[in-house]
Amino acid sequence: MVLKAIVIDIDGTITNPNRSLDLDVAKRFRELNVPVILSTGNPLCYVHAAAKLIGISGIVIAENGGVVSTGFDSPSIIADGKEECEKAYELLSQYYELVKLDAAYRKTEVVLNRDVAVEDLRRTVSEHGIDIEIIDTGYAIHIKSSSMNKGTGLVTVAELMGLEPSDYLAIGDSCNDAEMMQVAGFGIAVGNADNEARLAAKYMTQASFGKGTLEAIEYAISNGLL
Ligand SMILES: O=C(O)COP(=O)(O)O
Ligand SMILES: [Mg+2]
Repeated sequence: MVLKAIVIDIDGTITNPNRSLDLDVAKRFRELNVPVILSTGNPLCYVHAAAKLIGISGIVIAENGGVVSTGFDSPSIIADGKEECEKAYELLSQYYELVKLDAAYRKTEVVLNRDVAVEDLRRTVSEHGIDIEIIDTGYAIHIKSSSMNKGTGLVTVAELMGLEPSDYLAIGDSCNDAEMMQVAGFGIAVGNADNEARLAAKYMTQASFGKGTLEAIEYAISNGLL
């Protein structure tokens, strides 16, 4: 099965351990003859800046699928559900010291510093009967709608690009990459991946972070996937 595009996470996947961009990965993307689509929990402005500086597509998945951009200078598809996330945040703020991250740029989620246990937050919202998803990506805690994720984002991107989700190689490091790895034609977890990403992947690289992505690309090429 030859895949026609790559959909790839940012933090922990194309970065170094200190979250800086792995420049060898950026260079490798530009050498490929398939489109590379960034897919992240970060806000749209962050992803568009990364895509522009790397030199790849402006079609991107931001906010864990809550925002899908149709291009650098074209409209975005923005999911509902922000108010539910804010309601959950207000409730949780009565019980925990919470610090919001990038609040000014986020359209569909509330994202918090990781200085509180995600299990505690989940328990408190479920005790109050609030239907919301709370995930810890290893970089931030996201209060998000359970009806969208990077997998639903990939379905939208595939439609935009005239492809099928199964045409994509998905590469990631964390629980928020699991759905897109399941929806894609083939999923690869980098060596530093958490359990959920490892379980969702069909292959896991030896190397971690950006070096893991370089290994994933070579694995895909040598196995006829790209
Ligand atoms: O936004 C996050 O928490 C992590 O970002 P990522 O999805 O690019 O790893
Ligand atoms: Mg990640």
